[in-house]
Amino acid sequence: MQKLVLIRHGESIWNLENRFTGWTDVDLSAEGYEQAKRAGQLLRKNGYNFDAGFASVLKRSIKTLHIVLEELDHLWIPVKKSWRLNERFYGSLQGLNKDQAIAQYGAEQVQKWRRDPNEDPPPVTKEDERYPGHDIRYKALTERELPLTENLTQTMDRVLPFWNEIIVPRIRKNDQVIICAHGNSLRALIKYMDNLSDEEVTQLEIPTATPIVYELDEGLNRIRHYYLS
Ligand SMILES: O=C(O)[C@H](O)COP(=O)(O)O
Repeated sequence: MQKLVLIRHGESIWNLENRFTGWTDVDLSAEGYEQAKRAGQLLRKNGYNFDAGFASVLKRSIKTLHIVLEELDHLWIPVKKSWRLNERFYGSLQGLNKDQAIAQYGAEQVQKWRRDPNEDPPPVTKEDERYPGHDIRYKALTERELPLTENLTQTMDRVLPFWNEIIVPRIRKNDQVIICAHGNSLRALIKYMDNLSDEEVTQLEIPTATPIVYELDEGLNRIRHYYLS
């Protein structure tokens, strides 16, 4: 039996301000730093060790993983960062306060944008400064890979190649792996691993900086999963 740990980043400044974030590279809030530290301490108390870490290319994920590994005295392990683990690209909702969005578009539409796996948030244009094509960290991506908006199904389609080609081989080698990502990139991964329907995944909410442990059998099938507390 092998354990895989998933963790959403600590609270970010825009989580605190209740704003759609997506690929916007906002920092952790003061509480977010503390949450990450507590998550690392919890993993240490429970005897966790890791051989490899994975993060997105957004600082709230990178910093959370770094703080967790620091608490474990594991800063030396290899950490691979990929845009494929980024939060879902929330299109032109990025930056908007979620309550203001409800006032503007209605609660039902906003809930669909947030949780319906096939509902596209309004896109940005290529001229918009939020378009990832303007950000040098994405310069190796093809135009097809650069989103104007993303629904959860599309997020899953770009997370899974990284999971299958990069992470799964490490787990198969018996490496202990920790993945620090985002509400919706983890939701996409969990939808796949737990074989959740489109309907079931609408109910899945993932708290910040709370380690989720997956116990896997030799075929990497899930035996059980639970939040570490
Ligand atoms: O990008 C965001 O705004 C959040 O990290 C996730 O937001 P959601 O819970 O509205 O999908």
